Amino acid sequence: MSTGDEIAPKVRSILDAARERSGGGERVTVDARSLPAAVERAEADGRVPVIAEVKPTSPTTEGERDDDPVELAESMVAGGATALSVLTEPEHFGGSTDALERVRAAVDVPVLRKDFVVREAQLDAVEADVVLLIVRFLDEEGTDDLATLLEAARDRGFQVLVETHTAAEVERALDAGAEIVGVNNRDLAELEVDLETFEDVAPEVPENVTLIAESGITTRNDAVRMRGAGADALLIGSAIMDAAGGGDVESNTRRFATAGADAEVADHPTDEPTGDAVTREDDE
Ligand SMILES: O=P(O)(O)OC[C@@H](O)[C@@H](O)c1c[nH]c2ccccc12
Repeated sequence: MSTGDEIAPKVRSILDAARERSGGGERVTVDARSLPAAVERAEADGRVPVIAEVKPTSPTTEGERDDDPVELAESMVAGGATALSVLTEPEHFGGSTDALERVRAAVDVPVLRKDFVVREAQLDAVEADVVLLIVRFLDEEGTDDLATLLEAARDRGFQVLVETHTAAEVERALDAGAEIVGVNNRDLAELEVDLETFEDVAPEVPENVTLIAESGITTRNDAVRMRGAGADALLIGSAIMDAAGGGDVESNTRRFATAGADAEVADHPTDEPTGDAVTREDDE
């Protein structure tokens, strides 16, 4: 069921580069920090579980942040991030395995490796607590299949975030044995974001699976909306990194980690960077 032509040219080039990339040499063995446990701890102390993403740039981002990834990561944790995501894709996202290694050594929250892993050997590039596998990209020539990669990742000790975009992909993820499922609001054909994607797909995901809303969460309203639609955690990159504005990553993270806490909403009436200052605190 290869539908390769529907992938945006920019994404095609990312994938081509990913397929070329080699593995890490020696097989890694990871003692992973539990993401589901971190999510539960955040809930228990009243934080919105936010996975904050160290993403220097992206094909859809204007500008690039060249701050030290460790400083960014520490600011995110100080702002209440439950876990971190670190891009390791070098060519299109400004990431590196070195950045991930340094970040993971500096913080004690779970760290997700954000990359386009398509072959088993690529799992060995660097240790992380969670690796990302993208369903859409694993039915292509020159890639290993999802179930094989999922098992290979778990054999190494990784937890696995399986990224989906449609109900059919959720089914594939669950069939392969996924326990952490992400629904990406960004469509990889047009690169457009639509938060309705998560709302449509979330009901397909059973309760016992950790469900993550990915991409396009820009305002506290968006955060409340995704939580209302069933997200256990929110993966937020651009709005926290604020590559164009160079804003304060710690307070950006806090803004989301406290979304839905009435007092905080009232405290920061002008918090929204997009002019979307209406909040739905009565929702929670
Ligand atoms: O910057 P945003 O819109 O908050 O999105 C973060 C994250 O979801 C996005 O970076 C992402 C989702 N899936 C990916 C796969 C590869 C690289 C990046 C991603």
